[in-house]
Amino acid sequence: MRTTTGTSAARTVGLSKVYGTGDTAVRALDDVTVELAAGRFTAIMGPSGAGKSTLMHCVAGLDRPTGGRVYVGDVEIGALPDRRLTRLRRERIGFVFQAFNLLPALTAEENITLPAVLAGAEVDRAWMDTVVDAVGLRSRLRHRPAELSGGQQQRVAVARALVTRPQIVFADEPTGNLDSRSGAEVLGLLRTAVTELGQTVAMVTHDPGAAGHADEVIFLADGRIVDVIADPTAERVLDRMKRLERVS
Ligand SMILES: Nc1ncnc2c1ncn2[C@@H]1O[C@H](COP(=O)(O)OP(=O)(O)OP(=O)(O)O)[C@@H](O)[C@H]1O
Repeated sequence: MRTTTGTSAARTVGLSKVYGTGDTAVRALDDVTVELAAGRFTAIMGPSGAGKSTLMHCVAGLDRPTGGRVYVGDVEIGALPDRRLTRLRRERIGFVFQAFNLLPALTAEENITLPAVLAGAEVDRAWMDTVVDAVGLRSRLRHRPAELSGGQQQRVAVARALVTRPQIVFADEPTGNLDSRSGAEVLGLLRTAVTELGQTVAMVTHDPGAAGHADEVIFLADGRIVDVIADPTAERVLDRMKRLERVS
């Protein structure tokens, strides 16, 4: 897989995940070796049930693999006890979800700083300012989520994901609840986070247009990596998806 820095923000080696046992067992991931390069924007695509969420959850330490290894930076997370894994997740991984997942009683600013507070870390004010300006929320910091549009709420979520300057941000269908204009804004922000702020983003999406913002697209089918496209366009991604869906 192509990298610009030669380092990986996260990677897996021979990762497998089986849900259940016996006749009802489902092999959601089957011997997946993949590198999420530092300073890059990677999209993860594939038909429904291909294993996209499972891959993201295993790499983010939200789910334990059945086999193989997962590294965040150079830390093998499979070896970590639960408390250390929780700490690593708070300090080194950012999350953006389809449903925003903001706390309704907190202001935008409080939502953004929450992960740093939970991690017991000082909020780096200069970085916070950079992130708030990048997401264009300077005038909305005292608003609560209910006083913000969906697109603005997702921008708060992007800022929250970035505030600890994580090793990697995982975005799970970040535009799934947004109209196309707000969705494009959020994708533009994720792009900016990578290109201008030097962050790393891995995004699960069904939307070829969204994947077109990434540096590369990893295609999963039946729990395996079946293709990688560098410098994707929405058209090339759509064409690849059609061929995958035809065979699966
Ligand atoms: N907790 C679970 N228990 C049992 N099977 C599961 C569980 N989670 C996922 N699976 C199965 O694992 C396979 C991969 O699921 P996963 O959610 O990772 O796919 P996906 O590519 O993210 O799908 P979608 O695009 O529909 O969200 C599917 O067959 C799914 O039914």
